[in-house]
Amino acid sequence: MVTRKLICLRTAKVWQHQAGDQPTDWVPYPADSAAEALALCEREHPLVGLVLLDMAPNSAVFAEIESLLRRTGGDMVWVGLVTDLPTGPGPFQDLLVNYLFDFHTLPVDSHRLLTTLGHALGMARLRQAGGGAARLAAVEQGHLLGESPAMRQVFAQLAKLATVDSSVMLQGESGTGKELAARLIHQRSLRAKGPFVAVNCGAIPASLIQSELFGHEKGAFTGACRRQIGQIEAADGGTLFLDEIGDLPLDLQANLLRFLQERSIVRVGGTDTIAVDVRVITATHRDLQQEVTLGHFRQDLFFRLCVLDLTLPPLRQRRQDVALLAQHYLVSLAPRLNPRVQGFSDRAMQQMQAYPWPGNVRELVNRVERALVLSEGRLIGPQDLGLTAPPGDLRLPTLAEARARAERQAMQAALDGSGNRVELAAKRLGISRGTFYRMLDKYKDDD
Ligand SMILES: Nc1ncnc2c1ncn2[C@@H]1O[C@H](COP(=O)(O)OP(=O)(O)OP(=O)(O)O)[C@@H](O)[C@H]1O
Repeated sequence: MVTRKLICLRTAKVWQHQAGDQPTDWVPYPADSAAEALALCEREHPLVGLVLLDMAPNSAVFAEIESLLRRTGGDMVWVGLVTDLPTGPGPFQDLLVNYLFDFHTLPVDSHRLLTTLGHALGMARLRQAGGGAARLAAVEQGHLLGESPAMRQVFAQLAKLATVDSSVMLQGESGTGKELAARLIHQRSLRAKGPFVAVNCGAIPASLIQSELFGHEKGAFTGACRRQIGQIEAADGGTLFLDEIGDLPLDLQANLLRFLQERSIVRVGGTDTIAVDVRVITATHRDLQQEVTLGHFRQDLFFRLCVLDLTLPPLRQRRQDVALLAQHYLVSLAPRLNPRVQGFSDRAMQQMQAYPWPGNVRELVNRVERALVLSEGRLIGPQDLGLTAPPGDLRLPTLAEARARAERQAMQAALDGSGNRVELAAKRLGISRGTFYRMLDKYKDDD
């Protein structure tokens, strides 16, 4: 069966011995080293791995395996086999708690091992269905993600903008993805093999921006001890992205206009005219037409820059994308920040859907990052995100909700207190392993 591939890292013999005497539909892929296992993971895309952890925590093998589990933890679920339980806190216990779905001590009861692997597969499939890499790949456009009607329209327009060489002005609130959109246009254009140079006009002091854009000759001003190529020249053959174009001082607007008309520059302190072949994409979160009316922005430059334009919609107008973006950033950031986290609780997701996102996608990325750092459970809860709860949330919980919350907390505490060992956690709570798994399943989406 395609989905029942099992990476057996250092466990080929154990697997043969334990599972060899009974039929299973797992297809084992034996690997002796982490490097071998990684190559298999990249080639076979398995959902579950079994790893023998019998090495010293300070050994090179331990470090290699930890790195493998971290790298593959976003797509796969790992089960461990250990010779001894850790005696206390330390790297070995951290490895078990952070990267493993479950673990068994040797010798293993093959029936129980197969049950655990079945649960691990179920968990991996759940994670995949909730926004796994395959689904993301389908909707990913460059690095700009979205599946809302508004973003589908943006993608269609971007595709058209990429086929021509005219100037483009990208509009939209801060954090809506204007720079990503500019990169996408470049990557899809005939200039893709040339450089993409991004300059934030709002971040460079007015005194430096002329030489930053146009470059300077040696001795052009105090401190100009050598010739410096400017960003326009650096983008020759490619695309120049001028972010926050509305912040460009008026005198420089005249210079930029001259460049756009003549397609050549003169470095500061120089006399030579240098031809430059560049496509210019600009971005602004200001209403530039109003800036033109107010006399803050040259009308002739505005027309030169805004041959084509595209507006990136704010996140609050495309709530359909919230879950997709949140899952994407969770999957990509969790291996580095908190590999234990496997998703968002239902309530966290509801809060994210309801939140107005004034900082747009940039704020969402920051919130997910913060939540990953703060989260102590396997699911990110509303408290980890730090979003203000919508008013409806202030109602008293029903008895059933309060009971469910108490059960979830007891299970989490039992798991934490037993090094994530389900069997031990169940024993501590006075319930069977089967009941524990059933409850885990029942609460898997709650915080
Ligand atoms: N549609 C999207 N898909 C994935 N990531 C996104 C998307 N939009 C924005 N981001 C992420 O949000 C952050 C901000 O994006 P970006 O810098 O492109 O926004 P911007 O509109 O140019 O912001 P500003 O106007 O403040 O410069 C980046 O981390 C970017 O990767």
